[in-house]
Amino acid sequence: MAARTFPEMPTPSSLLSAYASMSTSIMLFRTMFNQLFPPQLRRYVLDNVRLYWKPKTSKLTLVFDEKDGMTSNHMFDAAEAFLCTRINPNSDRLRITKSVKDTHINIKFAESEEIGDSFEGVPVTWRYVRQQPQKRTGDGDGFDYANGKPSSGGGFSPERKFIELKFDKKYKEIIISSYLPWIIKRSQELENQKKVVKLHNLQSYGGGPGGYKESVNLDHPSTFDTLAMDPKMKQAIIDDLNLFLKRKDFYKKVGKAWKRGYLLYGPPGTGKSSLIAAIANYLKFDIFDLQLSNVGGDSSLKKLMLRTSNRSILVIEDIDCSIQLPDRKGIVPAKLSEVKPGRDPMFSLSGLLNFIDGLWSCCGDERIIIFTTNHKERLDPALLRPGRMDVHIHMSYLTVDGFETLAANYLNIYDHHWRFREIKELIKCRKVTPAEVAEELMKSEDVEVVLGGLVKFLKRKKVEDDEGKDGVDDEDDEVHESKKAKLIS
Ligand SMILES: Nc1ncnc2c1ncn2[C@@H]1O[C@H](COP(=O)(O)OP(=O)(O)OP(=O)(O)O)[C@@H](O)[C@H]1O
Repeated sequence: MAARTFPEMPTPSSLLSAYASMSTSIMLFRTMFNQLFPPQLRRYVLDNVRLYWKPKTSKLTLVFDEKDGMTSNHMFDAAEAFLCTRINPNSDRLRITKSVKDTHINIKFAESEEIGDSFEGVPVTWRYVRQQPQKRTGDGDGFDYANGKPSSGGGFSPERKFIELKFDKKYKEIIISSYLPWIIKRSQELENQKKVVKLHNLQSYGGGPGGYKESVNLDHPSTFDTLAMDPKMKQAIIDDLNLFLKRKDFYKKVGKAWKRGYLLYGPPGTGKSSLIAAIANYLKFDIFDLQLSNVGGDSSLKKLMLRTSNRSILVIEDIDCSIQLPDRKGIVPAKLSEVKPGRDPMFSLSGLLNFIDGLWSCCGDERIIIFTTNHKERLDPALLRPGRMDVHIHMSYLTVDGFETLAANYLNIYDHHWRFREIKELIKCRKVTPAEVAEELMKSEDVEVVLGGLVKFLKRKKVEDDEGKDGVDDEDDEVHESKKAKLIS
C-alpha cells in the first residue's frame, strides 16, 4: 500500500519571516501612498474603500448632533425633550438633571440606552450616544483620517453628544416630513408645561436709562379650580382664552394685532388678582406688572412696552387710582403737576390709549392686557370702548357656588355639612367677599370650629351691613341682588 503524502507544514521561522515581509510591504505601501498622493485624493480613496466594505443594510440612521457648529441644534433639544416621555420602565440607566432655577427634577435617558417608538405604524429606535474626547490622529497634513474631519494637528477632539434615530429606509419620507415636525411640536408643548411663570416688575425710574425690570418666579397657587366664582363665568373665561390662543391666523387675516384686553372690576377682595394669577398659570404666560404711578410719561411708557415679551400678560392694577389720567382735551389733574424731578410730565390718556392700540398693536404677538379697578364708573369711556378692553369681567361678592369652591379648597368638604344650609342662606343675603370668607376658613384646623366661626362672622356682618358700615357702589349692590356675575364680551 502506497504511503500517504502530506503537504509540508510551514515551520515557525518561515511563518515569522512571511509576517515580517508582509508588514514591511504594508508599511512601504502606506508610506508610498502618503507620499505620492495628496491628502484630498487619499481621503477620496479611503472613503470609497470604507464605503465598499461597509455591510449593506435596509436601515437608515438619522443623527442629531447636540451642536450645529457653535449653535445648539434645535432638533437635538426637541428629540431629547420628547424622549423623556418615552422612557422605558425597564431602563437600566437614566440621567437626572436639575438646574438651580428648575422647580422639578428632569429625568432623561442615558447614553447607550435604546428607546423604541412607533409613528403611524412605523417602528423606530432611538439611541443616545456620548463620545468621549478622542486623541486626534492627524499626522500634521491637516486631516484627521480616523474621524474624517480636518484636524488641528494633534490634541483631543471635544466630547460629542448625539442622538440617533434608526428606521427602515422605505419610511424615510414619512419620518422626515411628518414624524420630525410632530416631535418639534410635541417638545414645544412639553416645554410650555414645564415653564415657570415669571412676574416682572416694570418700572421706569430708579434703574438704568429707559427703566428696568425685576423678575421673580410667580409662585401664586391660584388656578381656575381654586377660584371661587360663578362656574359659567369661569368656563366662559377659559373658552375665551382658548379661542384667543388658537386664532393666530384669524387675527392675521382680519388685520388685527393678536392681543386681547380684559377689564376686571369689582370690590376689593373679590379675586381680581387671583384671577390674573389663574390666567397666567393656565396659559403659562409671564406677567408684566406695570405700576402707572411709577411711569414718568408717554415716552417712558413706550420704552417699558418694548421690554415686555411675547406670550405675556401686561397688568395695570387699580387703573382708576394708580394715577389720575388727564382727559384727552389736555386738562391735567392737579396730581400730575406734582411730577417728581427727572420725570417726564407729559403722561396722557391718549398716550395710554396709543399704548393699548397703536404701539401695542405692532409690538409682539399673543399679548393679553388686563386692567383692574374697584370703580369701573370712574374710568374714561375711551378706555372701555370695544376693541380696547375686549372682555369686561365683574368680580362680585361671594355666591353659594363660590362658597362651595372655598369649602372644598380650604376644608376638603366636597359634598355637604350640616352647617352649610345656614351658611348658604346667610351668604345669599350678605355682601361678603371671597377674601373675607377665605380668612375665616383658615382660622382653625377643626372644621366644626371654623364653620361655627363663619356663621358668627356672617351674622355679625349682617349687623354691620344693616348699620351701613360697609360702603359699596350701586352696581355691586345690583349684581349681588341678582347673584349673577357679569361677563360682557
Ligand atoms: N374669587 C376668589 N376665589 C378664591 N379666593 C379668593 C377669591 N377672591 C379672593 N380670594 C382670596 O382673597 C385673597 C385676596 O384676593 P385678591 O387679591 O385676588 O382680591 P382683589 O379683588 O384683587 O383685591 P384688590 O382689589 O384689593 O386688589 C386671595 O389671596 C385669595 O386667598
